[in-house]
Amino acid sequence: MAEKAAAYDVARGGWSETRTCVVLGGRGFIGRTLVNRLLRLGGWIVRVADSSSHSLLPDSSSGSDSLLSDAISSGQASFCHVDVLDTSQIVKVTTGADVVFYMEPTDLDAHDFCNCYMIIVQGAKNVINACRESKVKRLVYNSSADVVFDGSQDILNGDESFTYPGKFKDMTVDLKFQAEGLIRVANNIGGLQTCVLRPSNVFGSGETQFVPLLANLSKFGLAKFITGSGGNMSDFTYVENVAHAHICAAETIDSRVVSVAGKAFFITNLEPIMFWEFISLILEGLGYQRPFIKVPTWMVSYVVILSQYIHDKLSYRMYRYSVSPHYIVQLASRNRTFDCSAAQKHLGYSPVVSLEDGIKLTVASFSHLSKDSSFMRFGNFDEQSKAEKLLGSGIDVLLWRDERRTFMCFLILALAFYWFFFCGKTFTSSAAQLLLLVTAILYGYGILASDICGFAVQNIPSSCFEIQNSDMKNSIRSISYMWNRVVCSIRLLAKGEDWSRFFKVVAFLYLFKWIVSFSLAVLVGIILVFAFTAFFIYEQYESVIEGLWAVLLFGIMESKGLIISTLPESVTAFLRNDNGSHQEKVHFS
Ligand SMILES: NC(=O)c1ccc[n+]([C@@H]2O[C@H](COP(=O)([O-])OP(=O)(O)OC[C@H]3O[C@@H](n4cnc5c(N)ncnc54)[C@H](O)[C@@H]3O)[C@@H](O)[C@H]2O)c1
Repeated sequence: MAEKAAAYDVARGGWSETRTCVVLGGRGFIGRTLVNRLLRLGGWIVRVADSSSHSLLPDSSSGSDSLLSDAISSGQASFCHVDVLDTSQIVKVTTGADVVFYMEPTDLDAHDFCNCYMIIVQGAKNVINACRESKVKRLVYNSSADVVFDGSQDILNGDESFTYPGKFKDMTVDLKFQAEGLIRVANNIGGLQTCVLRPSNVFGSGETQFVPLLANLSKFGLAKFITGSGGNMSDFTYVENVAHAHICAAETIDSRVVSVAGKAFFITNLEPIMFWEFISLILEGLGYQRPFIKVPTWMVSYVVILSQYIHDKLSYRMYRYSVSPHYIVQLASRNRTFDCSAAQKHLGYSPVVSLEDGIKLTVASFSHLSKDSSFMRFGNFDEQSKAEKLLGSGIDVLLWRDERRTFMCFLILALAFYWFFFCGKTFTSSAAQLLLLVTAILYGYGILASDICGFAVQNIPSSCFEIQNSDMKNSIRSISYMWNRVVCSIRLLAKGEDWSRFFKVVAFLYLFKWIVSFSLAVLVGIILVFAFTAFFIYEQYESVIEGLWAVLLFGIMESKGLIISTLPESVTAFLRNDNGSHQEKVHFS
């Protein structure tokens, strides 16, 4: 492949020839966007270097990948299989390049310290050494705004003078901070000039963690919750703007007009927004409900601790998130905005895609994760509530629809409860005395005159004591309905697939065992109070209760690594970045 030499023309403030660059991690989320931007801009020979050739197959249908395929065919781009742990491979791909853009993976297993250290810190050392060996002049490293945020305090309009937190709570952020330090210290040694970019909360098409996680949370009913007050501000950056910032950095790093080399720059969309407003816009775009229930941050933290405890107790393998859930909780509840003026001034950066357009493009690209049913999207208020469905027909007295009737029923049952359990008599004698009392009252009522002091006394119709055929049928139908539900539940449990049901049954049986261990009176008393309150409360706060249950279930499922199995196969493969051995490796030539 013929690659022209390049030189930066200080007088013209631009490049005189076509330049050659290497995008290390060029098949990842940010790397892929950068590659496409470079190809669209022209004037660049792009070497895509990655340990994966993911989606680089010739039949790839996406527009961006066809751009790359065409560029590979025309010689404007090439692909090289590179592992950053092997310096010789990096040397091979970087030899003769003007600029190296480096982005390491985000989908590292945060529980595997050794692998994280090797990829992030050792990888950065290898890239620096390789750049020196191959005489590369410019290295632009994609860091993250996370390296100045430890979750313990708000950052409002933080600039590059913002001091690093003393201690990181997240291991991968800590390692990233170390890698960033190595890259900056490597500046001006052996002719290499370096620059670090710190984008904040990158989002966009092809992102593998944030939006898929949001969609998953929504499926579990968890996206109804706002952590904290919901008023915290955050900076987000559309991925195309991050790619643009990289090119700005590459073009100014050795211009000697301004001091860029060895520096770090915050990159944002320059449009701070309330964190939860951003989440709401994404969720709404995907057809899900906006979060609306505010939960104190401490409570969410406890739920996270609980889910992690369950994970540790059961020794389950966690689904891989590169940052810890605690870190995400802090991110979601704290202010985190950055002053991007240094990047504007020294790199000449300004966003090329607005936040609004970025959100629209992101939502459109994740349409496969959207909630498809229009009924689910807008809610059907005529539908029976879950409590109603649970009780079946004829038991709506427990839902307090007719308050007078429900209150009368409750009063009669409460008196009966007192009569049978707290009058100091045996059950048989209580029953006999109750029958005697009822007979005496009825008899007395029967002999009353039809008119007492002007008040008409109505006869009790004999039908009052008869059981209607229809009532009998309804009762038997209700019993058979409940019985069939129990059988159906047992059948589903036996399949071993429905974890939610399993945990509900276990919780119920455990509670039952615990209550029975006291006394029958306590059990009956609790059932009575429970029956007249629980269904009513459940119906009123169905979404909140379901959501809280989902929080717990999500933790348990996450611990079991089951969440990923709820997504379509194409998405799970994408999330796992499971490139599969079947994929052909394309080698740099
Ligand atoms: N995604 C975000 O929201 C975000 C935000 C700010 C900063 N960042 C940072 O940007 C960088 C890139 O993020 P991303 O989301 O594009 O990551 P990514 O995981 O999508 O892409 C990384 C690429 O590196 C490749 N890779 C993995 N192991 C490799 C190895 N041993 N050798 C060579 N290549 C290897 C992967 O195949 C992948 O294509 C990361 O450093 C990340 O911390 C990401």
